[in-house]
Amino acid sequence: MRAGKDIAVASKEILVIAGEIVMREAKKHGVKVLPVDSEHSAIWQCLDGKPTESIKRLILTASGGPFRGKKRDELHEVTVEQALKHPTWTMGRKITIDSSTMFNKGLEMIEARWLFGLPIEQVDVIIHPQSIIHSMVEYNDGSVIAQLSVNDMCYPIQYAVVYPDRVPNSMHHLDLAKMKALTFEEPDTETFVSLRLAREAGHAGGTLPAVFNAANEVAVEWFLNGRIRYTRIWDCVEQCMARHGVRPADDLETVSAADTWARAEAEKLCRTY
Ligand SMILES: NC(=O)C1=CN([C@@H]2O[C@H](COP(=O)(O)OP(=O)(O)OC[C@H]3O[C@@H](n4cnc5c(N)ncnc54)[C@H](OP(=O)(O)O)[C@@H]3O)[C@@H](O)[C@H]2O)C=CC1
Ligand SMILES: CC(=O)[C@@H](O)[C@H](O)COP(=O)(O)O
Ligand SMILES: [Mn+2]
Repeated sequence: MRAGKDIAVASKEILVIAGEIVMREAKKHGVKVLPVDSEHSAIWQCLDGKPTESIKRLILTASGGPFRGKKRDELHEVTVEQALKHPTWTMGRKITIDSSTMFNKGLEMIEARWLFGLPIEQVDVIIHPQSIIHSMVEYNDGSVIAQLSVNDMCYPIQYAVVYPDRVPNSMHHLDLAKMKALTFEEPDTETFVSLRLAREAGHAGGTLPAVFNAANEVAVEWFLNGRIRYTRIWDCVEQCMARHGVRPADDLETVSAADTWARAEAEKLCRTY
């Protein structure tokens, strides 16, 4: 950014922990932050330069992961192998576990808040198990604009690279007539508390989103190493956030200190589980 270059960002963690600082820096240097995460690329395409005042809410779609429809009590004995079976996307291990717990969607709520300059109260989540609609924007006039494509990250990557153009490609394209159904459900925020915690972190702001992210990273690592139960991932983040004294996230040193604190605290908690 300091070199005056636009940047395309896939890694949501950057914006979750330091969104305020990154967006401030982008503004200062007159550069764009172009979203690559599929939901945010979709929102960017749906917005098409419309003013923030015309937006009622952003609607992030979520696949619901492999445990959609399950309750917490059914999830204590989940294995790493089961949690890594994503229904619609092939991705790295960490983000795949995050999709299963819905921490991925929580991280994406905060990512959206910074990318599009809206309060977290205007960012909603809906379950859409087919992952064909990548997200939507509801406008003040009640119209909802959606972006659809085959679930392949090459689409958002291409859009960020060729933007503002649209260029042909040899990828597999949607065949709408062959699709059986596109369905939607309310998320279960009692089981997937990650969505509630993300809203709390996004609402409080400051160093809390960094704690939310770091505690989750530690807990996922412990789960992947077979050292804690699956449901402890949610407990660890919730307890870490409750123990944190939130401070304004004015500079990277403060954010980094909160990240370090949360990692140590999460390790301590995981040892007790
Ligand atoms: N996969 C997807 O479809 C999507 C991913 N994202 C985001 O993209 C990011 C990457 O996800 P994904 O590609 O699935 O993850 P992977 O685990 O598949 O890949 C992560 C890559 O990052 C490298 N890496 C890890 N730590 C460091 C480091 N400290 N310095 C340099 N390189 C490092 C790893 O290298 P090595 O292999 O050597 O360890 C690896 O090549 C995440 O932030 C995720 O949320 C967003 C949307 C979709
Ligand atoms: C491809 C991508 O952007 C991922 O973030 C994906 O959206 C994960 O799927 P979930 O909706 O299950 O989190
Ligand atoms: Mn995504």
